[in-house]
Amino acid sequence: MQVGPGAARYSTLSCSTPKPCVTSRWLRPLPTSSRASNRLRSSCIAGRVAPDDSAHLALCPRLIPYRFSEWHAVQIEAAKHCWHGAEATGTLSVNQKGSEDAREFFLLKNLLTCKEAESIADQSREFGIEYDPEPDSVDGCPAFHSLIVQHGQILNPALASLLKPILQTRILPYVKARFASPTITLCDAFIRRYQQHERLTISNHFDALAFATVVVDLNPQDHTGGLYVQAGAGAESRRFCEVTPGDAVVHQFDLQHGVHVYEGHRQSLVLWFCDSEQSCAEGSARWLLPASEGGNTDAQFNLAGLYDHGSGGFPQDLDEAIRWYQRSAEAGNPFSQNRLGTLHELGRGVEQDPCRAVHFWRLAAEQGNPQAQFALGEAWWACYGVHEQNQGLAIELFAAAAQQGHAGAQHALGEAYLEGAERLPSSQVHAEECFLAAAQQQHADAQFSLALCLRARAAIAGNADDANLDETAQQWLKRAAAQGHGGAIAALKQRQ
Ligand SMILES: O=C(O)CCC(=O)C(=O)O
Ligand SMILES: [Fe+2]
Repeated sequence: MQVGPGAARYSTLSCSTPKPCVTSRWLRPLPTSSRASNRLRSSCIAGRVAPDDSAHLALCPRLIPYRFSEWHAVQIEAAKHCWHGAEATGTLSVNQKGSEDAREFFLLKNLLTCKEAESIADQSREFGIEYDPEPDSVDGCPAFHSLIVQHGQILNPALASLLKPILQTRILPYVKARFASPTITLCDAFIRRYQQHERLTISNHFDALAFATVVVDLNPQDHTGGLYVQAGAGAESRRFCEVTPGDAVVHQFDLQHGVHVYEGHRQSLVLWFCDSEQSCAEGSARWLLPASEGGNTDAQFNLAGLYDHGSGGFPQDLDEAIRWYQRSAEAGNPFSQNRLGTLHELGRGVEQDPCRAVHFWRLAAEQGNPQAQFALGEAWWACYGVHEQNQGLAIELFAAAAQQGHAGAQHALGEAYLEGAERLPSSQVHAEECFLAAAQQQHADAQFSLALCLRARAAIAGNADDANLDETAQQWLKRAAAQGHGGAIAALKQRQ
């Protein structure tokens, strides 16, 4: 069983992506100076779809802030300390099959002082703490987290002692009161690092094993983007939490969220609370049961995921998993619909059935789920579970998922641009943009394809501006090779 923060979250990507970018190697950051990288960044921010060959593709969702409207004063009294602050409540309305459900989350201003946030960040840098590259269960990419507390046990005494007074006098009393649960206890605490060539994103997911989560962005001044919340299946409903140093975002297991850093680097402190010491010790997410029985379709999806994988205190039981996925999918949950598609593709817990797989992917894709859009695009491309091949439809689906930042779809779209396909004139520029977007998310095939494009351009380039194309290509080959990409390893050997 996987342990640690990587194990506790379920997203459609963790459960179903056909090609997760899993690597067991820790890729150290390399310098970035390619022109293509700058070009992509500006296209991300512009957020446009290319109308012609000279324009840039929009290969990641736009940065739209969440607007908190209601603020009120809060006072936390504990251990002879009194903290006065302000809390805002955010509400996402989750629409499924006509019925509306609300998910709340909270922003606490200056829960930590700037100095406290800074010293946690400084400590973690000064101590040169190790960041674990173990694959993240959300997207299979290296996680780059460093544990402070795990399952209630202190692993980093220096950081834990910095955290302790803040936890005891402010955070713990607050979450106990906020969720009316006096037995709440801290179970896991860790720092995440986001930087170029490590990771800049975590796909949208739920913290299934945390009854409550508190996130503190330790250096909001050093980056754009960061933590976002999302109401719907598609990234157009994504909203970023604007914070200043010391602010905390607080949410529960049924809030869809993720991270996207557009520019700069980020460190975050993530705290996961369980409803009791017993749940923490047993690693049990028992709060999912009453929420699922009560009809919360995101809780049902998460509970199904725990039965699917045999974790979170639930035994592996594919019948139970399918039962909960189905209940949630029937109520319109796109995560469950997508997962059911993949289970029918794999014949896991159900009969293998390409047509049923396509049926479920279509339901999720129509709602905007990027994993399902990619899977359905591959189905149309390869004539899987559909009556005839349809490249045009496949490309539309790849583009829809690619614009939401799906690395597999970006790579597939890049290949289509390179070769040219039905309704898609070939374009080297767009192919490179697509490969770059996926390569930056550690997609090894895209890193390799990008390197080949750059090498090809270097071979015909004559001007000084393109002098370092070949060097940039080498760097991408090295990154792909570090992930075990056979083509990249062979290409590097040929050069030696
Ligand atoms: O780094 C963050 O802000 C949040 C990360 C997250 O969502 C997670 O680790 O589950
Ligand atoms: Fe999370």
